[in-house]
Amino acid sequence: MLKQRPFLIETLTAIGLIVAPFVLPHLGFAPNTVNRILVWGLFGLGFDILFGFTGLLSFGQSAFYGTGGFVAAYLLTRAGFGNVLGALIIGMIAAAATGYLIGLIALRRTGIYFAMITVAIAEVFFFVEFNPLSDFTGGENGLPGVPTPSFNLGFTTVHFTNGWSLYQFIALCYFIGVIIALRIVRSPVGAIFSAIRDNPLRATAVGHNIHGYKLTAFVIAAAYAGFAGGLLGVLQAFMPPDAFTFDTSGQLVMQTAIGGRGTLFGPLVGATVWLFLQDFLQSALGLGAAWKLVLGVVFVLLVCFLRGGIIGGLADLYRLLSGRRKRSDAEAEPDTETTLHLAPAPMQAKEVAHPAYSGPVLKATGLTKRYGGLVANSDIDFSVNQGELRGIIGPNGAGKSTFFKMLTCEIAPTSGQIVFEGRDITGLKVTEVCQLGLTKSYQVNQLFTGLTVRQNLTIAALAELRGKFRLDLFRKLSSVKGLTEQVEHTLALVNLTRRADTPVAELAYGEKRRLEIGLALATSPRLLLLDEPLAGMSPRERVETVKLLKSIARGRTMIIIDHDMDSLFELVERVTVLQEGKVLLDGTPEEIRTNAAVQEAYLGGVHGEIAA
Ligand SMILES: Nc1ncnc2c1ncn2[C@@H]1O[C@H](COP(=O)(O)OP(=O)(O)OP(=O)(O)O)[C@@H](O)[C@H]1O
Repeated sequence: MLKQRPFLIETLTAIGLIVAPFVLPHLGFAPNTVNRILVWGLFGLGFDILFGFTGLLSFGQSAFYGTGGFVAAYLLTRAGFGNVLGALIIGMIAAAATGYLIGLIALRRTGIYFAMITVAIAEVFFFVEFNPLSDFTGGENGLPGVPTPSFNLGFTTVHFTNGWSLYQFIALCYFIGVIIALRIVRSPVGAIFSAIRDNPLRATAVGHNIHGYKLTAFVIAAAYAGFAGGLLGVLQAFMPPDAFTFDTSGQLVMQTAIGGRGTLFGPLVGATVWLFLQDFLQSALGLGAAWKLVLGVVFVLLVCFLRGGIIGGLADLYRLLSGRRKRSDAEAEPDTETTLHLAPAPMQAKEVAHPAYSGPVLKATGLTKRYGGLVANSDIDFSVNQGELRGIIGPNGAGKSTFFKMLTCEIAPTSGQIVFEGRDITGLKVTEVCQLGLTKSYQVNQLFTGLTVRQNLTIAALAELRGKFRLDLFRKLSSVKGLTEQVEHTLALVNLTRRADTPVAELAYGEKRRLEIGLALATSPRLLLLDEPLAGMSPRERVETVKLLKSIARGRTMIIIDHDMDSLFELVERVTVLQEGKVLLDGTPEEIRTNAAVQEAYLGGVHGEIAA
């Protein structure tokens, strides 16, 4: 997420675009080169939202660049449409609509499979342009005669013909593109894009419909590509057939990596380096086609030594010089010396019981999970009442985590039923169940590792405050009602207020565990499941975390799995013992502690003893 300093980036962009025609000619840049850089930069704004912010690497952007470009060029050259700006906008809409349809298919897969589908899509579009649609696209001749824009102001008509005159139009389009992109990445949707990039599993688990948001990013990127494609035709007075080639997509990816992904301006910087090197190496050094060899070496060096690209490298240098990191470390209190400031009682609406329901909060009946021949959970009956604190224990492999995964609908049971607050939730999705008020913290941390503590909690709180999907693309994050209060309250609950602006990567292990619990808490659950919250902690951290859990537990309904029975028995009122996927016993901590069958189960397990 970009740092929110009102209008600083917008102002600097405007100044840069205004002074460029006065400065760049002295650096050897021809106006046509600058215009091409801006078209690539505009194309890259959308791609960076998709790749840099949402983490979706597409090699198919040429499909949308070509679609927008050819629709606009066709309208202007063959359909008698006289309004250049109108044609560009129609081209953009056509590209966005195409992006929506393609996204529905491509986003069914993730990672390398998604990337491979986008490669195939680029190839299909290239083929379609040259064959079935060549009457419309001009095939290998492209579409010549694309006009430049002119605007009738009543008293005079302004023409943007070529060179620095056309620059004014393209620069204005780029500037508007930057303003829109900045609004998007600073909106709640932009925050969720970053969460999806960092940890899609957790973004889903805290209650966001990530498929909807990924599709949104895909359509945005396609719209930017479509508009930029149209501008290419205007710039060259000709819509070239190579707009659709896979090379175009590859060049965009490389330019973004060179400039710096997740920065919005990375593609512009990358395009500058690319086009400057192309001109310089080809013309000044006379390298001819061998210039790509030099570019390849530059690319490999940059990727190896500047993983954040040129802008990322400059940002790191700035941080180093300003000594920001040192200061934030010095200000931060070491975890081992943390004194707990226990937070007040819970506050959120969801944390109170469902008004129309008075039975058990959760009731599982005959819950069974089979993995092939292995029965992880067998015919479990289980219920929890409002306000109850329940512990679950059992030797390793007893089926505790599997049971939690079924309760939160992360995995579907083989048979059985789960009823939450009177509603059958069996077969629902984890996002829907979280939205209903049931969530868990994970045994192995599932954090948004590229974000700060505050940003992590913001992602979780947004799911509760906005629902699973909402297209508030131009809304400021800070204007989401109740967000600041909910995040600050959760920070206090998990005792991370002092570390709020620290990146997750810089947290101590105990702090990460508290943030893990905080992510679940920030969704304001009515039933909170904690899977081994004390796992991996030092004895001192355990004592602190037990204190913390006691304060969190006030007024909540919680189920806690842990192997540390001393700590667990201190926290909960009743304990359920699982053994080999079945319920062995259910009772008070005292009954469990003294029960011979439980002793036996543990003597047979890895623990060997039970807390006395
Ligand atoms: N996805 C899976 N595929 C196959 N078997 C699985 C899968 N997940 C869990 N199991 C098996 O189910 C059984 C129960 O595992 P589970 O993780 O629920 O136990 P647990 O009580 O949480 O263990 P631990 O205390 O070590 O975390 C184990 O035998 C495990 O190997």
